[in-house]
Amino acid sequence: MSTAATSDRPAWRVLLEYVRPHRGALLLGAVLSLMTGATGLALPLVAKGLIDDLSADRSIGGALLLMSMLIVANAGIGALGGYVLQRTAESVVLAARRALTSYLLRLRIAALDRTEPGDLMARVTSDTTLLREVTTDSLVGLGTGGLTLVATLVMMGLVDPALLAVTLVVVLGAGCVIGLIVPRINRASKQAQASVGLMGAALERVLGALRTVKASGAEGREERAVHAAAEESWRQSVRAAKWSALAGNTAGLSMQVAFITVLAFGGARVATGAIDVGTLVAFLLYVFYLMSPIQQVVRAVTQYQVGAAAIARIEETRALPAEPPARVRRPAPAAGPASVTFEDVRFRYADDLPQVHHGVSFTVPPQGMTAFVGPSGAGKTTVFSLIERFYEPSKGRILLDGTDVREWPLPELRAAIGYVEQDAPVLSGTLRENLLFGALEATEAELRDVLATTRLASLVDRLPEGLDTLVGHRGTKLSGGERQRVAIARALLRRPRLLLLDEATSQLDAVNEAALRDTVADAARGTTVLVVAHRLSTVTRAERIVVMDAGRVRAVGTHRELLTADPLYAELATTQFLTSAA
Ligand SMILES: Nc1ncnc2c1ncn2[C@@H]1O[C@H](COP(=O)(O)OP(=O)(O)OP(=O)(O)O)[C@@H](O)[C@H]1O
Repeated sequence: MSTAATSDRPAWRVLLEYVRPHRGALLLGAVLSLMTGATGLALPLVAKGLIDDLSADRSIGGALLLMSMLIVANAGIGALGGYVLQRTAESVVLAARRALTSYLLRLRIAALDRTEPGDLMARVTSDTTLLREVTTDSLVGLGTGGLTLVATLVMMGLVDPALLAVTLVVVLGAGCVIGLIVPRINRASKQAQASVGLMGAALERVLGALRTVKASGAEGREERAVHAAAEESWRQSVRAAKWSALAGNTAGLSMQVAFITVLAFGGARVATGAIDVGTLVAFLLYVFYLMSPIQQVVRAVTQYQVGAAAIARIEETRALPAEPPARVRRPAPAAGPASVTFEDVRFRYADDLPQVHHGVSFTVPPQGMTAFVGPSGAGKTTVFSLIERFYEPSKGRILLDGTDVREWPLPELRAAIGYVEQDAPVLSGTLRENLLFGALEATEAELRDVLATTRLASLVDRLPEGLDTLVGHRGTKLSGGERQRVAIARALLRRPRLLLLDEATSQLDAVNEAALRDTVADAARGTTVLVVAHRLSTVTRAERIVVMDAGRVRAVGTHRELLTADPLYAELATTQFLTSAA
């Protein structure tokens, strides 16, 4: 799947791209639909024969049998064709969902910062569903409906060209009216789907922080916001439905008008002897029969507008910047600890946001613990995000083991790193899944070791289903301290060459904190540990401390050195570090 500027392509080309792998099935479905149409189309001719037989006093048994067979064939082939088409349409939806979800997982974090997850979810779930109707109703509808329409018109022309001309005038008039309606359906559908996205975003916002919403007594406000988006979607969908109904009815009305006009005009022709009654009946049956393909074509056009609106939203997502697809399998991380160097790194999160790093430089040799300290917002966590290549610096270089991180294959770079975020995210699923999340190949023995060092073993023993206990959405069934320890265990299980630890600002109890301190100190003997430190106990153990302030490194040294050499550090040490458990 292409990654850039996909939103410029017209919707029908995108649709064809999704449909291409299923073109065989689609063709089969279309042929079956055409056969259904053909059996229907033959009926008026047989009816004409039947009337002729009747007026000529011939037996009508043969014609009746033929009619019955045509009706049965029409129903049977119609059902099979319908099934094949629906199945293909579902396959197209599946293809779009797969393509979109694969793409979303590769989105750059910077792109994600600018979007609402709830809206993205709506695009994957709701917008893709609209491709179902556009595949069957639009693509096939236009193909089969169009062909049947042309075939019917040809048949009508063969029966009586003059009556065909009358019919065409009426049909073309209706076509002009429908042409004016169609863009309105597209606009309303786009707005309806955008509102579904807004509703998804509003809902995700509430459900993602339901405790805070309840604690703040904000249910009413949030409810109104979600309802407002739902109502807007309803309003726009109703608008689209109104225009669609109008288009459908215009088509229906035009056929009634055509029927009456043909009856009047045809009646006159019968009276003058230009045509016989059988011809008029056959033509009227064709007019009647024309209704179905015309409705099919109108539905194809209106449904296409709805689908095109959804495709535009899907394509918007596919135009967001994403990381290249990972072609190589993640290699097992090499054993040795890695060095890290920042060379005059400048960075801002977006062009319209202030500079966060104003030329950050430091070098961390392999092995040992380096602590990053500084006031809130100094840019410490950003250092980690840049090492992981969640973002790209605007200037300067970041080297891991002497190689620019931009030159590392992304999967290899990330395989070398274990990252513990400050809010220690835990995913819904079992405890085991969470622990093995970054190291599926870890053995039971390694798992047991890490559980012991992170003091999770007793928790596992306590839990009714041990490691297979479900931890709830975002690990809500675990305590904050347990979540932190799970996140550290997860990172350690990867046996990283570089451990990035964004220390939680909240307190762990003294016993667990001491244990974790030992664990991290142990890890630092075999790997390089960078820690954004908030505890005195962490900084006093670190081999080196990098003091950051307002996007710059202002000093590097040990705790002892910095206490005397750097006033900001001395102030931080006395006022900001968490000390109770040290
Ligand atoms: N995803 C983001 N998009 C935009 N701005 C961001 C983003 N993440 C952080 N920032 C901004 O960048 C600056 C540095 O943030 P960073 O998280 O690196 O600070 P920090 O030193 O780790 O702070 P703390 O100790 O409070 O965690 C802050 O001003 C913050 O508002």
